[in-house]
Amino acid sequence: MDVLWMVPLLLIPLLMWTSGAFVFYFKKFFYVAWMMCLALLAIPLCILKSGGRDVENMRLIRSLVRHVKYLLGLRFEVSGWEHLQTEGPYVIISNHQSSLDVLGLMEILPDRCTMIAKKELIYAGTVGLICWLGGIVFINRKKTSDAKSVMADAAETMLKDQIRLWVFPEGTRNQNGDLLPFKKGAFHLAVQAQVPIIPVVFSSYRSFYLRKEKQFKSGTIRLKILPKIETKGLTSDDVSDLCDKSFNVMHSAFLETSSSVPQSNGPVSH
Ligand SMILES: CCCCCCCC/C=C\CCCCCCCC(=O)SCCNC(=O)CCNC(=O)[C@H](O)C(C)(C)COP(=O)(O)OP(=O)(O)OC[C@H]1O[C@@H](n2cnc3c(N)ncnc32)[C@H](O)[C@@H]1OP(=O)(O)O
Ligand SMILES: CCCCCCCC/C=C\CCCCCCCC(=O)OC[C@@H](O)COP(=O)(O)O
Repeated sequence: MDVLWMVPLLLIPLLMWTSGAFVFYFKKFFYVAWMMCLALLAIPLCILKSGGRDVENMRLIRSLVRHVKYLLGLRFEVSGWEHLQTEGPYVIISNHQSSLDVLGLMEILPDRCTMIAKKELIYAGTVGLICWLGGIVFINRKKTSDAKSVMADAAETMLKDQIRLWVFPEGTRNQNGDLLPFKKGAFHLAVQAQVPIIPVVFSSYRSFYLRKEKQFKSGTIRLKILPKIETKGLTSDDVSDLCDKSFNVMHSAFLETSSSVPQSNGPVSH
């Protein structure tokens, strides 16, 4: 009987200790589990609709993912829609902070657009299978020569089948509050296919999502679509300049959109 009064005494510090971290793990677990379930639902629908691997499956995947932001308390503010009003194939490049980027990607994903991803993603259960069904091009990042030849094939397929490709030129996730130097693959791809590059910038997630600090609050993400960069007439000799030019426009857009992101609550640590 007399131990009962100890319950609240133990619970209060426990709850305080867990609150931030508990929300963090709960939201992350929920996100992965929910995406797995959505993918499980999407697999038969995609197979019924298009019979297998087809970029058209991305329409269905996009519409199934759109509500997930509400469940995690995230808002997207998109600007520059007009820059996506470009006919035919192009390469979209964007910064990559977390697997949450998929939510922003699905907010603005144009028709007939799929992605380049690391091959390990194919082993992510139902999500891996849905990525394959959505026509995602898988590359082995550890074998540059393989990655290059897969991307050269992708350049041809883009033109033949009128497909757009989304590439994360940083080549990995990065949450250091800045952009990593860009890898060259996306620019070789655009030059080989002679298609424009459309840069897209996600504002920093640091005001609401901090992996090390185990913090995952509600928040707003600015998604800025930038004017296209033409590659007509460029050759592989121009790739370095094209890469630098793209980095510079994205870097300044990243700093600008990240500094003006509305705060959910509390100070931002940079
Ligand atoms: C209802 C359903 C619910 C379901 C829910 C889920 C839905 C899911 C749907 C959707 C999710 C989609 C989510 C996708 C997310 C995935 C993200 C990732 O996986 S990010 C990692 C992979 N991506 C990259 O890595 C690309 C960027 N990387 C590159 O482009 C690299 O350049 C790469 C890999 C091709 C080579 O990497 P290097 O580390 O060797 O680096 P370098 O310096 O760029 O290249 C070395 C030399 O090779 C040349 N080179 C590169 N690419 C070339 C090319 N294509 N042709 C000729 N030369 C090339 C370069 O110019 C450089 O040479 P010189 O130094 O300039 O002399
Ligand atoms: C490989 C085992 C996978 C275990 C299961 C993981 C399941 C993930 C399920 C749901 C999350 C939905 C979003 C999936 C797409 C996210 C892709 C992604 O962002 O991959 C990370 C990759 O860009 C860079 O990774 P690195 O940090 O360079 O490495």
